[in-house]
Amino acid sequence: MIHVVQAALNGVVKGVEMKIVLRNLSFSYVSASRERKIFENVNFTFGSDRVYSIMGPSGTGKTTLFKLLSNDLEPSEGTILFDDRDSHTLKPQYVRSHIISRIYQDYLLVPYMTAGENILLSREILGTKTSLEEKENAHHLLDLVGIGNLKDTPVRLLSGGEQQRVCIARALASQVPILLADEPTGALDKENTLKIGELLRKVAHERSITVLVATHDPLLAEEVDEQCVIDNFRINSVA
Ligand SMILES: Nc1ncnc2c1ncn2[C@@H]1O[C@H](COP(=O)(O)OP(=O)(O)OP(=O)(O)O)[C@@H](O)[C@H]1O
Repeated sequence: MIHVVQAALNGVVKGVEMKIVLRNLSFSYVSASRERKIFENVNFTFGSDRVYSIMGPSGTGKTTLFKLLSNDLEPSEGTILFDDRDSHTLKPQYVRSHIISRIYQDYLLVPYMTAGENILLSREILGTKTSLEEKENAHHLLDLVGIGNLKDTPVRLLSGGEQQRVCIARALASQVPILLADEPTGALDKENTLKIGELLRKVAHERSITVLVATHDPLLAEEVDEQCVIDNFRINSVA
């Protein structure tokens, strides 16, 4: 297992660390009929080389935080800095291709493509031919999340937990400094939850990246370096 981990992490640009600074961040959803406040004057820094859990009851704003960080939403007030760069001076496409990789709650896989093809898809969308090394790396990543034997299986034939692990492998394939994982173990059993927690920590430390994990799962939260909770429109570190 260890040599597989090492192989898959090889070739990854190390030292691409980047911290996330939320400065006086406020955000509300506003529609004609109502305003739904999510964040109010949040000041928080997520440092690199670390895995953070983002917890809080359903509807408190975990996914909203990830959408703000990905430039899918714009803060109502305040700023999000990637190191010292204001995220809103950056194009959303640039943020998604160079800064942030996401593991989505609803997977977003192409059902008729295989697990391996789904991992390489972003390269193909960009019209870039995938190298043999990238293909091997994709297979190593599938090994790493425990489904290497399913690399040639169309995703529509995989179980929920297997599809979830394809998403994790896909996110790990991109070499960016920030990884956002939304409920990455929601469909997994205890054993695989612990393995994914361990893997995320290993990746964060070996690549020096910043990993944020939105989760309701106390088991996964135990695996992270720092637990955070969204409460009363703020983000607080749990001592
Ligand atoms: N586009 C939108 N317009 C208005 N309200 C929205 C919109 N998207 C989300 N909300 C509301 O904002 C709140 C926060 O949603 P969000 O998805 O961030 O919560 P969450 O903490 O990730 O929840 P869960 O744990 O259930 O996934 C919820 O009350 C939700 O209904």
